[in-house]
Amino acid sequence: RPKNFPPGPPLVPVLGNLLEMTVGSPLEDFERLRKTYGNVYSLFFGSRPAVIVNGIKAVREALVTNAKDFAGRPQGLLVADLSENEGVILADYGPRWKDHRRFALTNLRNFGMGKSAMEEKIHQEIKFIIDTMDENIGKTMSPESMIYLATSNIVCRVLFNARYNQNDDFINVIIKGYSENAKILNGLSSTLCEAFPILRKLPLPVSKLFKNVKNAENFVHVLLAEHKKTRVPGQPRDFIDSYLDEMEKDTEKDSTFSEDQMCTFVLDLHFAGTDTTSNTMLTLFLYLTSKPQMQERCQEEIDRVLEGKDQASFEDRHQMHYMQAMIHEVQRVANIVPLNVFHATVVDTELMGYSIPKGTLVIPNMKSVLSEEGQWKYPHEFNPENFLNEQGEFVKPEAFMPFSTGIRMCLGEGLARMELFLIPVMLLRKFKLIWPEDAGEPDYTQIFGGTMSPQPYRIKVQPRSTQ
Ligand code: HEM
Repeated sequence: RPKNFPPGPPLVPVLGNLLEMTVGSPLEDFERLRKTYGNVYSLFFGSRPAVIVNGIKAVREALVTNAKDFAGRPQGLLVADLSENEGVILADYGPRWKDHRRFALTNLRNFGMGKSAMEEKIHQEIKFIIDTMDENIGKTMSPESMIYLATSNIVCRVLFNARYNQNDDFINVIIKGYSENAKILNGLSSTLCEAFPILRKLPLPVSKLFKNVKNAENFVHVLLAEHKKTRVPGQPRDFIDSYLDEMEKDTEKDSTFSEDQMCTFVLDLHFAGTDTTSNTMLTLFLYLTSKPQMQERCQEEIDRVLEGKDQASFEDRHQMHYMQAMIHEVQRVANIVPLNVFHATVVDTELMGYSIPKGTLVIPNMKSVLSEEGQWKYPHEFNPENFLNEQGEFVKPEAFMPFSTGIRMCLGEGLARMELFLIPVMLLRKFKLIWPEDAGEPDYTQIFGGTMSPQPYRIKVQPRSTQ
């Protein structure tokens, strides 16, 4: 280890600390190592050093106090090579990332984020969910594809001014490609390829990763061609039109806007906005269904606040303290992006007294904050009281950071929060969700991945008698 680098377990030649890690589920390992080496420690994946950052104090020092120093993304990793430093999620700190982050935030707002226009888009998708649930009254159903489709469509309406059905090519090409890539990236062959990039040349499953990305990009190129034919410059219908306007405006030689860049960019936004929100929502429905008393308490509140209204608005959340607490507690325990998106240092810097050289991979361990002792009333159990004060009012502790913090924090938080409120409120108002008698005990353990997901489960749907 370099001088004054964070401590860590002894290194094994060639492998570094790879033997310390459980492939496909390293979270327990990270916690075990934190107990031995403290909140900032290091691990070597083969010869690549990584600094693991734990607990609110260290995470804030890295991502907020020294935000710029830690705002890079690691280069040379498999996932980074998949997007070729294009798009926004994995783009390294620099003009391309800045321009596209600014563009994304401005256009998400222009197309409704935080406003009633976005609420309307969400309500339109809720109608489709309600139709599917109506068709399944009295039966048991898996909510997975229904929720995934809805969250995907909400983002698609903003990006492409379109929505898709379960059997459309969009779903087959893009969503199946994502889920296949997620499985491959969690597997042994990817871990080995990260540590020993030379292995990428072998015919391992990782070659499929690049093929899936290419297929998705080709699909967006088709959408782009259609948009070019039908658009009216200066009157954007969606993100693609806006992007084309921006390209026409920004004709400078060093402009960071280009058609190839746009494909990765919209796919980034679609992926980031769909996988995270749908897995959070699925975890929420798992808890609501398997904890009927909590479900009923939410329903009483919803009925009281929405009395006489056709539909909920995002503003109603201020009167739904328990519902808010339930949603936030689910986000806390679901820990949907467990290792954040990996960061990297862009200069030689320091963290909690240690020296971290430029270009070091930095992994903020979000679970260490979301269940940090001293930050929560009940750090290790599911309990909405974590978000309620003595008067039963909703409060958000500082350690609640599922969207991360600092200059790279999630740019879709506003949209995600609207979806996570409006969809469950509207469904709980109309339906009672029942844990099927023959389903056994609910399993709350999660499936590890870049995005965590709940174990598959089924629910039984009944119309509410009060409606
Ligand atoms: C419950 C839902 C969501 C969760 C938990 C979540 C969480 C996160 C986290 C932890 C990061 C990494 C931040 C960092 O690197 O420090 C992130 C980044 C990002 N998220 Fe989200 N996200 C959610 C929904 C969304 C939505 C709906 C969108 C957009 C439509 C979105 C777009 C992005 C983008 C583009 C980035 C990359 C930002 C950058 O690198 O500058 N996310 N998100």
